[in-house]
Amino acid sequence: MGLPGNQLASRRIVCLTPSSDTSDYNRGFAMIIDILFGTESGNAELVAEDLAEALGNEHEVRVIDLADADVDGFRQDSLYLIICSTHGEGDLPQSAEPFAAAVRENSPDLAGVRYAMFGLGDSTYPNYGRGGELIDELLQAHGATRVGTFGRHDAAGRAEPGDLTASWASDVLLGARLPVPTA
Ligand SMILES: Cc1cc2nc3c(=O)[nH]c(=O)nc-3n(C[C@H](O)[C@H](O)[C@H](O)COP(=O)(O)O)c2cc1C
Repeated sequence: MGLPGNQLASRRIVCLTPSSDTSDYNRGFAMIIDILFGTESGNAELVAEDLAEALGNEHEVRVIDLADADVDGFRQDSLYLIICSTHGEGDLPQSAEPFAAAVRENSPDLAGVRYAMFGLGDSTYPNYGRGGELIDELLQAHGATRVGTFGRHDAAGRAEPGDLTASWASDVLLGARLPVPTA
């Protein structure tokens, strides 16, 4: 995603650069990472912000609510880390609904766009983690490529979501740095 006006209003983590010259957007950073979150009661947002703080020293990181995301602005030079919960009966959380509707309506060509997926859910519900899966299916249907494992946090379990997302993200980033094999 570029920097359209509607995203300037969203939370943005600006990292310290090793160089004072910021004209080169990617200078001094290993990767450009957009962390997108879809939430209803705030957990995914907290996780996204913690992740941004952890990754911010090494990478250019932005945190964007899916509700504010521009579906026509996905960039091939960014890695998208998507954190999305599930609500209702296996439905998307509120903040992800307008995003999903806009993708269906605008049908953006997401070929070349790379993303990783982490779903928040609760296994005591029948449709465990379905919200993240819905976003995953939608992005793949429009040509985007998922990298790394599909991470999950189960609110019925004992693990802290932040611990799981931290190890998930480091695995994803490790994989995303590897050269893509050519046929
Ligand atoms: C009313 C309600 C419905 C939920 N429905 C589901 C569900 O169908 N499947 C699931 O895996 N989790 C479900 N959950 C669990 C949430 O996904 C989980 O608590 C998550 O951490 C919430 O993240 P959020 O605060 O970012 O929305 C539900 C939670 C609530 C409160």
